[in-house]
Amino acid sequence: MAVFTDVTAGDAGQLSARLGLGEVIELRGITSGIENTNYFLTTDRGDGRGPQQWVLTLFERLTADQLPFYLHLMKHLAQHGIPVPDPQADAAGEILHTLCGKPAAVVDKLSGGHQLAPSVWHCQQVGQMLARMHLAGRDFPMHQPNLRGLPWWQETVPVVLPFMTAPQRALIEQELAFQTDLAHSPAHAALPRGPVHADLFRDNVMFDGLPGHEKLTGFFDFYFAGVDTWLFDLAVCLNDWCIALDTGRLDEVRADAFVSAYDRERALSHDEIRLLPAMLRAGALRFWTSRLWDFHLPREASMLKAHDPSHFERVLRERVDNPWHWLRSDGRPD
Ligand SMILES: Nc1ncnc2c1ncn2[C@@H]1O[C@H](COP(=O)(O)OP(=O)(O)O)[C@@H](O)[C@H]1O
Ligand SMILES: N[C@@H](CCOP(=O)(O)O)C(=O)O
Repeated sequence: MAVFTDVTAGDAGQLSARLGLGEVIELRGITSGIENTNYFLTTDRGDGRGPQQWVLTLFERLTADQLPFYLHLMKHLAQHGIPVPDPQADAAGEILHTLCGKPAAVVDKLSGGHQLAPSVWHCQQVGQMLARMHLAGRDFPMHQPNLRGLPWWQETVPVVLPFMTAPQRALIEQELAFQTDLAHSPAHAALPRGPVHADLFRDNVMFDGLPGHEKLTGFFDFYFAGVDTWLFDLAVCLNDWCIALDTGRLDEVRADAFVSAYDRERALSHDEIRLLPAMLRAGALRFWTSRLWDFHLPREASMLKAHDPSHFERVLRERVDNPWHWLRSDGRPD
């Protein structure tokens, strides 16, 4: 369930009026999602444009201090033509609101649904839009680091070690050492960076259209976003969009389609291409660690449903044992 706080039509109506969204026609709780209270909200401004659909979110975990970066990033990207939910402002220009005593936002509803078994066509679209999103984020003025980056891995791996077997401990400690060295290398320091989504899995992207012809309608759930290398964001995507979920093995055809589409929008540098195999390992380590932490140390009163940590252990072993090197196939030099 994903309605942790009950919102009445009256509560939603007051907020809708303040944002100039018009009369509330319908308010419906969204049953999926595990972290926030989400409602589909339909309103009519009475200006002949007809009903419009929104998503009303009450943030149950993130605080009013953490949220401005995420919401302003979404606003910035939306204003730069990237299909992401656009937080609606009140007359004072404020996009973070309060409803039922919780921080809240209203964003436009993306059409369509998830592609949980993506093809080359879906991967190409996500890769292309990911690169456009990175470029559009270059002049975003706010800064917040990726809060699930190296310092968080260094802090969290020792906390989950007691729950792991000896071979698992060896793998995660070796990988953490490898990633720490990598992060301190000059090549890593020179990687291009900016705001990244950092969690752009299949369930955070929408597509709409007839089967086989679906068009990407947007990226959402920016609540792990932060400033990091663009290559890290690409690696996180490849580890989800371009793998066989049962084995963790990379599907090289989909991965090549994804990276090639990205590269056509923003050409990868020589060092990005060289460091991609290492960054695929970093992406696997990041999610193995967070899943171990959620699984073994659920936060008190947590509503998070823990994902299976062993999936990303398999992904990491695969990336270590079978590093994948992307080669540009159109003859352009790297
Ligand atoms: N802007 C949006 N447009 C369309 N659907 C959305 C939007 N935001 C959320 N949803 C729907 O709500 C569901 C739950 O959202 P999600 O962000 O995953 O919740 P949580 O933060 O609780 O995990 C999504 O799977 C999606 O179906
Ligand atoms: N994508 C992460 C979990 C993040 O949760 P989300 O539902 O907010 O995307 C994982 O698979 O471990």
